[in-house]
Amino acid sequence: MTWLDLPADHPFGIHNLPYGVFSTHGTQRRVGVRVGDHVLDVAACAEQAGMESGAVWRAGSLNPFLAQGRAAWTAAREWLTEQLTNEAHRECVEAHLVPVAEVTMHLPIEVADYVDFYASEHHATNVGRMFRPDSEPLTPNWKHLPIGYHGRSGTVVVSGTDIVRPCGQRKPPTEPVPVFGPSARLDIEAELGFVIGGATTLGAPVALADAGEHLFGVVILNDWSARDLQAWEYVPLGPFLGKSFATSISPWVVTMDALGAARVPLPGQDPEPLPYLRGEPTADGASTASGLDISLEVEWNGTVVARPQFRDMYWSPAQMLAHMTVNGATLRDGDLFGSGTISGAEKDTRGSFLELSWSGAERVTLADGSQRTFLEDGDTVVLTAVAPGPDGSVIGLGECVGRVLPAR
Ligand SMILES: O=C(O)/C=C/C(=O)CC(=O)CC(=O)O
Ligand SMILES: [Ca+2]
Ligand SMILES: [Mg+2]
Repeated sequence: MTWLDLPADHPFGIHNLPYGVFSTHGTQRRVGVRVGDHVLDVAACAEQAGMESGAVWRAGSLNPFLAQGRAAWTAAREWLTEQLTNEAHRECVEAHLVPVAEVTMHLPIEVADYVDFYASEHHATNVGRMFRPDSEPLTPNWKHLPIGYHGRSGTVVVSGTDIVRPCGQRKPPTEPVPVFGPSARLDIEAELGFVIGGATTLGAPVALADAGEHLFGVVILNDWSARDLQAWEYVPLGPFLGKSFATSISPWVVTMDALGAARVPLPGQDPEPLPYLRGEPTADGASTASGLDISLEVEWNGTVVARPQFRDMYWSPAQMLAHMTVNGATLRDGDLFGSGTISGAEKDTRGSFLELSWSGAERVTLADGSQRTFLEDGDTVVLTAVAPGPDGSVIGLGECVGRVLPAR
């Protein structure tokens, strides 16, 4: 099917074609498409093919491409597929394939607004039990709307960026007053991040059925969380400094178009949500509120400690997008929203160390025999994810890596 000689199960095969921003030594950042173990220099390829779209691909972020909207995204994918499958283009394309070993990957988008949701019933239940042991674990609103908060877009960083342990206020239960210092309960949250394009105007909600016009693609997201800072500061306005010091995302944005075979029904919603959040059947027999069959792995210093499954999420990405705009709030090109921590019913599918260690009460043993509850300085966390593609192929999302540096 393609002149590229790739194994059928390569995570970056012809059905994937994720977008990122790369540079090579001494060159400008520009848009690349990952194919196999190479990055296609899209601008160079387009220019040689006599296309006028060069400026979009020469940009240092995907934002100009995101601004072009759904029709342009579809056309670009068709053009790329043609370039990479038709032997006639082989010579031209091959000249612009750069080995991944030679590139530096950058933040793929200039993050506009950043929202983080809380869409896993299992995660929300677990956190509720730990943070609010005297209340019902799920708040009364939880099954009526996808809960979220606005995060700090300027501290979203690309995979590979070191994470400095944050300092802040925390109030140990044994102390009468808060103390200041490095977080002693630094955690991760294994999430997916959704990248948005096709900006909207103020006052115009995006209906659930139109969410696909704005959902461009998916990245792996780690919402680093300082649980001690969070527990003290969050009442009543929600997460703030405990989560705003850094959020890591993977460099490759896997398009929603590449994830068609990964669409699955949601686990089920009871009570039925209000009409604006209700999925409707689509022409191909799916739903406008589909989930995604994306499997993650959480690796802590080389040991896989959890395998969260995105198909377990209660709310769908399209429902989150519809809810986020139902008040008329705009979407901007380069908006990013996190799904919330991905946790399932089984212990080994929990996407945070808060849950894996049950708030520090249980130790997690790593392959080298060392034990952990929360992150120690020097620890490295790698999140990876894969999804099923068409014809038994695999769609890889790559990895999202971060290492903890001591507090300053
Ligand atoms: O107070 C709580 O119940 C918990 C809030 C969070 O941890 C926010 C968050 O980042 C949600 C998530 O990732 O699922
Ligand atoms: Ca989160
Ligand atoms: Mg964060």
